Amino acid sequence: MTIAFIHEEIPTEQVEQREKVLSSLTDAVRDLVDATIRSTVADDELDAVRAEVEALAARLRAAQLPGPAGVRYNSEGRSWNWGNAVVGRGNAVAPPVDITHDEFGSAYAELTLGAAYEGPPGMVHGGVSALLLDQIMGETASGFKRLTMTGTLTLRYRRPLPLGPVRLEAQIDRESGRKITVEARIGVPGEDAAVEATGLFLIPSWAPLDESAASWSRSAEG
Ligand SMILES: CCCCCCCCCCCCCCCC(=O)SCCNC(=O)CCNC(=O)[C@H](O)C(C)(C)COP(=O)(O)OP(=O)(O)OC[C@H]1O[C@@H](n2cnc3c(N)ncnc32)[C@H](O)[C@@H]1OP(=O)(O)O
Repeated sequence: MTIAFIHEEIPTEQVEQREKVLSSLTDAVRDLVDATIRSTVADDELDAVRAEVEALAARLRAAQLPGPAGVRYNSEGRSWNWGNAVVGRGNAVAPPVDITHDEFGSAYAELTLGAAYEGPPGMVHGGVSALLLDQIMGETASGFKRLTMTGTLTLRYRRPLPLGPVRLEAQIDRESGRKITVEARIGVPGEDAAVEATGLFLIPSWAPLDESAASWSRSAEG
């Protein structure tokens, strides 16, 4: 099965304007999620809020895509993936992460994980650590110059990771043909890693080894 990217000829300026407005709605929805989890208001107030939230969802549903957002690109090389589960600018379920890459095959990100990402009491859910690690490792393997997919991800959970500020780091360890091995970690900034990861990322046999000459490039694909 091939992975299809959608060519949509929207000028970059308009994409960026839309992304800005959408991101700010997403931040507000994330805040709503946190407020919902932690709210202690009375039941009838919860009920009143539910009615208002349903009305807001109906307004957004007035014009909808027929399915998921996909990954789109224009002929200026701008791409956008607003539904992505980790870096989608329109996805309030995605943790609020911005990944920074350097030209030497390394990447890092710092973010704060709140109540929506809890697993053990007060701690980050192990699946959320895996989600974040998979994305930063996949982006590192790809370097936004080739399509890579997770083949095998091995995680070692060394110590519980408290909710709050976290730092992720990833770098390419080695590569051979279509196989790229990436090492990564997540932990409290300045402390030993809570979770260490090794991943084998594969350039699928149906994809080119190098797509940097393709008509689209990075925003934060996944
Ligand atoms: C400008 C352009 C930019 C474009 C791009 C931007 C992207 C920017 C960032 C992306 C960031 C994403 C971050 C999230 C990443 C996900 O979440 S990806 C979703 C999760 N992963 C999947 O769904 C993958 C599902 N699996 C598959 O589709 C296929 O099995 C694969 C992985 C593509 C491999 O299929 P294939 O290419 O047909 O390879 P195949 O011939 O079976 O095997 C080739 C070799 O790899 C080995 N191999 C195959 N599968 C595995 C495996 N799972 N584990 C270990 N070894 C394996 C084989 O043993 C074989 O080895 P050799 O015999 O050659 O030594």
